[in-house]
This record gives sequence, C-alpha cells and structure tokens, in this order.
Amino acid sequence: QFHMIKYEDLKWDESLGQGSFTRIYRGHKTDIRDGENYTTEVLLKELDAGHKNCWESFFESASLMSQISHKHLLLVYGVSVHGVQNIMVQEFVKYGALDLYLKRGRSVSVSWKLDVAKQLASALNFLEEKHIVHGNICAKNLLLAREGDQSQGISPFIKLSDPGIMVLDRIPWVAPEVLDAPDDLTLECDKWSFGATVWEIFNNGNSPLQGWDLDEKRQFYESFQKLPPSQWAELADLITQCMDYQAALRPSCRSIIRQLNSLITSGNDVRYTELQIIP
Ligand SMILES: N#Cc1ccc(Nc2nc(N)cc(-n3ccc(CO)n3)n2)cc1
Repeated sequence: QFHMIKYEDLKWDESLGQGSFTRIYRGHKTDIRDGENYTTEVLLKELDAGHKNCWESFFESASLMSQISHKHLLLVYGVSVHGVQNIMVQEFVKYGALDLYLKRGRSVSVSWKLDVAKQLASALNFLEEKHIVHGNICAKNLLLAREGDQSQGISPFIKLSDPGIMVLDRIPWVAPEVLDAPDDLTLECDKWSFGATVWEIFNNGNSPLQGWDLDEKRQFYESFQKLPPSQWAELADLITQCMDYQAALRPSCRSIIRQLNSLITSGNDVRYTELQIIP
C-alpha cells in the first residue's frame, strides 16, 4: 500500500522529540530522477523496535495517509525497514505540532483559530466523502505548515498527521462509544474528536481534563459531562453538538463548515463593535 524507501537513501539530522512508541527526527531523503540526485527534507518517524505489536497500526496509519492526497492531509513518502527498525518517511512540516505551537504562547487571533478549525473540518469532510475514519483527531496531530500573517492577510495552513498508534487514555478525544467497542470506529467518532480539538485550539493548546486520572476521565463519560464551555456561546454550542453522547446526533461536516463560516463572519462583527468608537 505504500512506497518502500531504501534505508541508505535516508539521512538523520536532529532529534525532534518522541511520542508514545515513536521517536521523530528531521532528516533528508535522496532520490535519483533522470540521473540527477535530489534531496528532500523529511520527517523520520521511528517506531520503537520494542513495540512489535504496534507494527500493523503503524503501517496501517502510514498506508491510510498514502492512499489519499489532499492539501490538508500530511504527505507520507513511504516507509523504510532496516532490521527490526521501522521508519515512516513524511513530508517535513515547518512549524511542527499545533499543540506545542500554541503552548509556546504564540498569541493568535480568533480568526486564526477559526481558520485552522475550518481547514480541519474540510480535511474531515474529504475523509468523510471517502468513508475513511482517521481515528485520532487532536491538536497534537495537527501540523502547522504556515504561521500566517494577520497584517498581510496570510492565513495559517495546517496538515492533519497520521493517526499514529492508538494509546489508551485518549479521553476526551476518543468518542465515548469507542471505549466500549474500540474496533468499530465510525465517521461520527471523528466528529467528537473534532469538537475536543476545537476546544484545545481555543484554549491555547492546553489539553482538556488536564491532570485528571483515568478513573476521573472515565467518570466524565459515565456521567455524560461536557467540557468547560467557551464564553463565545455559538462556539461552545458547536463544540457541544460535535461532542454529543449520541453519535447519530453529531452534525455533518457540511453543517460544521457552515457553522464555522457564520462564526467567522459574526466573529468579525464582534471585533468590529469592540473597535467601534461609540460617539
Ligand atoms: N521545533 C520543531 C519542529 C518539530 C517538528 C516539525 N515538523 C514535523 N513534521 C512532521 N511531518 C511531523 C511532525 N510531528 C511532530 C510531532 C509529531 C507526532 O506525530 N509529528 N513534525 C517542525 C519543527
């Protein structure tokens, strides 16, 4: 399902940190095209050799992202296997994971955040049309390719990363119904995660239920609790609709995009009235 890349065509540069079961590095891959040597900057995602049992979800997620192409989906060049080591070779996305970018205290505007939310919604709409479930929508899996520049009217640009390896405590990103039946992930599950991700984006990359232990998180689902609402009623309403405990009641991607569009216009009005000097 995906392109195999020769290990000797890869070069490792600096380490960029590690996720659960994986380590990521900046690197380069060389290709030879019509006798010319080309090097491309890449992100090398190594699967810990110890976690053999994650192989298939590692490769599944690589093949998912290489089956389809969309401007807001991360490009996966292929995988390389070297002995017991498995490496996913991805396009290098300049500013890395969105949660870290927001946590680094970048003050971004409301329209910046809505723009990012809309790009994620359009990526989800594309996946929905292909009946493909991502399964791990969260700010950590949103990569920032362009920071944007408000003064120049340049918007940010995000890429949705591979689902990665399913870790257990993904409450509140994982939809409640998935906890009881982890195997039948549906498109509705991605809507729930979308709601939790928009919550993160509007809370400067902070994780919802930060510091709660697994029991408290399970309790959150068992008592049908909701995340603390945003002051912006229409935004809080959209997040609540997406994080409906009844999967069938969650809005379609088209409805999500429509509601984001009206937030974008009403958002401007709010800013305008704030700026308006009342004579
Ligand atoms: N400082 C810094 C810095 C770090 C990373 C990038 N670039 C990048 N490109 C990708 N394709 C994927 C990722 N990821 C980051 C976390 C994960 C977890 O999955 N992926 N980062 C750019 C700058």
